[in-house]
Amino acid sequence: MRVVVALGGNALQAEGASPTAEAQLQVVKQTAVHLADMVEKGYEVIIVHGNGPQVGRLVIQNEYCSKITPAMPFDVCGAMSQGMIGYHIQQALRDELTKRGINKPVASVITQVVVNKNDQGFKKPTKPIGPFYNEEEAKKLIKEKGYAMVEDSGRGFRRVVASPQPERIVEINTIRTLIEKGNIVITAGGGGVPVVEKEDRSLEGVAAVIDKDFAAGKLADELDADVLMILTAVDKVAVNFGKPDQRNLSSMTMAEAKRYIAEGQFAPGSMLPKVKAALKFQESKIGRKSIIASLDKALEALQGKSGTVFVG
Ligand SMILES: Nc1ncnc2c1ncn2[C@@H]1O[C@H](COP(=O)(O)OP(=O)(O)O)[C@@H](O)[C@H]1O
Ligand SMILES: NC(=O)OP(=O)(O)O
Repeated sequence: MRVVVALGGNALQAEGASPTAEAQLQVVKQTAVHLADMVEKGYEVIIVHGNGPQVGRLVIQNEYCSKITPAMPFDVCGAMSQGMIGYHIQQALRDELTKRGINKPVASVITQVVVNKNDQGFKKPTKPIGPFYNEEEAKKLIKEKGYAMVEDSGRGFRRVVASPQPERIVEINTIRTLIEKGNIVITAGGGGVPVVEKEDRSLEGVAAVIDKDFAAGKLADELDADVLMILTAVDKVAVNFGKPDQRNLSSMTMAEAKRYIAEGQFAPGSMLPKVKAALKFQESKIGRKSIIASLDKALEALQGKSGTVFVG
């Protein structure tokens, strides 16, 4: 069974921990245990990961530039984040599989994703990236650097950037070939580096961050996956989330998903893109399955024992 797994922020960084390379690798090693569990059970796993915190920090690092160390532009930072995170997942997953006597190559593909230069996502920045700031710091950044900043789910202020929809995965044939040859592929990291296609068909990187859940949905569709599994920090999607009458959902029909979206049950920038991506994949072809689950219950979710499964 072919499963496209989208890894959320908690798969890469522990909450509150210093975002060092060592700390990221420690968390990724835990994530690798869950991924290896799936591989060991015989699932064909394709991995997509987020990059919001990481690409935001890379952009800040690149603001400390000089003549001999010129700043890399936003799209290059996106590619760097794919390399950095892909490297850690590659290493941790290979080690975990080797420990279990499984000899399967793991490869990251730096992935470009074509977006439409007229996408609505360019009109208003919505994707939070990088670290959290307090209100005073946020105001200073707006004034001094011209950043767009928003309050992010009660956790502080973050820079927001444009987030267009993924239209086409440029390296899709390479990805297919690698999978067919038995590789575990890490791809469309951070939703892919957004590029626009010019009239002469050449590609040009743009300053934006594609939502990795939408990119994972696109990838799952292109690869004709059986399952799109979006892993995050909560066991199940909820209605009335965070309220006294919160109800966790073990399953959701497509009609229910549409109704809950219309009711505003899912926070934009967090659960909403996950539900939208899951719904779109589920609707795209009979027999396909979308699941939203927690990282540490990934295998149970695949076996129907945890998570929110889309039905109907
Ligand atoms: N209706 C909802 N049901 C469950 N969780 C929700 C809901 N609305 C918002 N959330 C929050 O959204 C989070 C997932 O979004 P986010 O942390 O941005 O994703 P990611 O894991 O991809 O980084 C959950 O951990 C939860 O705190
Ligand atoms: N690109 C992206 O969606 O990253 P996060 O999941 O880290 O927000």
